[in-house]
Amino acid sequence: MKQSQVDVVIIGSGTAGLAAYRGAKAHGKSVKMIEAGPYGTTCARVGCMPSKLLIAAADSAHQLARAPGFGVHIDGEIRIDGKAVMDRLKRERDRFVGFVLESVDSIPAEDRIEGRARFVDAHILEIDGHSRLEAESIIIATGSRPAYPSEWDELGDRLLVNDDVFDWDDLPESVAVFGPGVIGLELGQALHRLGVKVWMFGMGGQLGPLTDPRVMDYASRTLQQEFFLDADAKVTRMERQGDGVEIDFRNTDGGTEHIRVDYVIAATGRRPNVDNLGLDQLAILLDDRGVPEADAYTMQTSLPHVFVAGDASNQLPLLHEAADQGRIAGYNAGRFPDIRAGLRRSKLSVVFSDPQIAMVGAGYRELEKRYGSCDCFTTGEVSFEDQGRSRVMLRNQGLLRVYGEQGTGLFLGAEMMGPDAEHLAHLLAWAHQQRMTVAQMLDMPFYHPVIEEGIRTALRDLNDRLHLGPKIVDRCMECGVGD
Ligand SMILES: Cc1cc2nc3c(=O)[nH]c(=O)nc-3n(C[C@H](O)[C@H](O)[C@H](O)COP(=O)(O)OP(=O)(O)OC[C@H]3O[C@@H](n4cnc5c(N)ncnc54)[C@H](O)[C@@H]3O)c2cc1C
Ligand SMILES: NC(=O)c1ccc[n+]([C@@H]2O[C@H](COP(=O)([O-])OP(=O)(O)OC[C@H]3O[C@@H](n4cnc5c(N)ncnc54)[C@H](O)[C@@H]3O)[C@@H](O)[C@H]2O)c1
Repeated sequence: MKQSQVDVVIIGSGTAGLAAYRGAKAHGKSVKMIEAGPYGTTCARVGCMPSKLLIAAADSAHQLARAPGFGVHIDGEIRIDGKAVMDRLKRERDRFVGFVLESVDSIPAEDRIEGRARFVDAHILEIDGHSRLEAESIIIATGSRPAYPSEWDELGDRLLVNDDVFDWDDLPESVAVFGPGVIGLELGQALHRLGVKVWMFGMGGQLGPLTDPRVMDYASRTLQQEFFLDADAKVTRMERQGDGVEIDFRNTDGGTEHIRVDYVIAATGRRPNVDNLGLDQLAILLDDRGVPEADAYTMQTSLPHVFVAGDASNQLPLLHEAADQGRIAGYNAGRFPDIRAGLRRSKLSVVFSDPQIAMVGAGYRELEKRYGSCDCFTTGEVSFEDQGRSRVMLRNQGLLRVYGEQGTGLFLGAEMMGPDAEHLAHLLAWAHQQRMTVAQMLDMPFYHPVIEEGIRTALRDLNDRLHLGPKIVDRCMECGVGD
């Protein structure tokens, strides 16, 4: 067994691991990064990038399909070439992965170890039984993996997770997507728009990351106009039959329906990769999912020299969070024991459905928990159905709800489904991080006619409900038509 000593060990070379490596190196420490799988990161290989490439193809098909609404007609059939769609996806995905591989290659070979790491004790890691590394500080940046009920394995190769979808050479005819969460909504809607017959089944009524019941209800109804979606489905049978899967379920009218699909896609959530690390060997505090508890500002666990970052921390499994957490963990492991609090930004998440869904700052459920029943926060809203620019572009579907604190007028957060929600959410997140009040946000410039004018309407409504501003004047003409 090869034995060696090092200042910092990072387990995992994903987005968090790579950021941690740079952070620790900045302190001049000896650092080793261990990787059990292929290099290239989840985001580039099987996450953010290939999913957005699939969505881009679906958007393009959808633009063509709605052109007649403007009086623009395509005389002839819109044909989707599944092989070409998947070919572009894989080519572009490989390009993105290539950029990451170049970055990994720039790390000296002696700093990289290939193999699966496991704790032997609080300072020693064993890698695939071939080497042991003793480290002063350790960063767990092992990411997450899809989680689904184990009995679904009986479906064999007809059961897929997101990784498998991005390996297709062609599009299938039909799929059942289980889990209308972020991954399920993005993949399911994109496949539907690319001509795949899609059924989507959820549990308990949850849709995407939303917590505001009004936005969740709006989003459900909007998506149901496009494909079968039951966020609280009753599936009574699911069995593999030949090259497909047969499913019986209660439809929304209460009757039993029978379908046969080519594949079942499990998008029922992800599980942090911390269960096979030998954490039981350590006196480390774990939460009820077995994830090490960690300070959100330092990423330090209850074992002072052990840090956790990225999806493994289960704090907010998003790319920019993985990068931030990795950087913080890396700096702190590098300067251990003299650690520092790092920057944690306002919460921001976007689902690339159409209309997009987004969350900013504190969500509705979080605010209800934080403020209880003291009526200390209130809500303003705007519907995009009559919003000027959205109607111009035939994209007038959506609901934005903004939250503010009574008394101070502080902007607390927002949940939305709407056109260009990715951009609206960024504006709101910047305001949130600047700790702006609703009045200060209303002092900012708004052009005309733009979708952002919807934000102004929602903020005016909120200001009125906070008793800090006048009522909204109907069809406020000084703001431009369709504010
Ligand atoms: C389909 C999909 C779409 C997504 N889209 C978006 C999006 O649009 N925007 C967004 O912000 N986020 C998105 N995400 C989330 C984002 O991809 C993740 O939050 C991010 O990639 C997590 O990075 P990470 O470094 O924590 O994990 P990873 O990149 O997964 O890295 C972890 C690494 O650790 C290695 N590892 C695990 N265990 C061990 C071990 N014992 N020893 C050694 N190595 C080990 C793994 O092989 C892996 O390489 C998406 C995710 C998915 C699945
Ligand atoms: N655009 C983005 O930023 C983006 C895109 C994809 C993924 N992600 C990240 O990846 C994480 C994981 O995404 P995800 O969609 O796998 O998880 P999720 O937690 O968002 O959604 C899982 C969904 O599955 C449902 N579910 C659970 N068990 C079920 C069952 N047996 N049958 C039917 N439904 C069931 C849940 O109710 C929930 O709606 C997200 O939280 C997000 O942080 C981000």
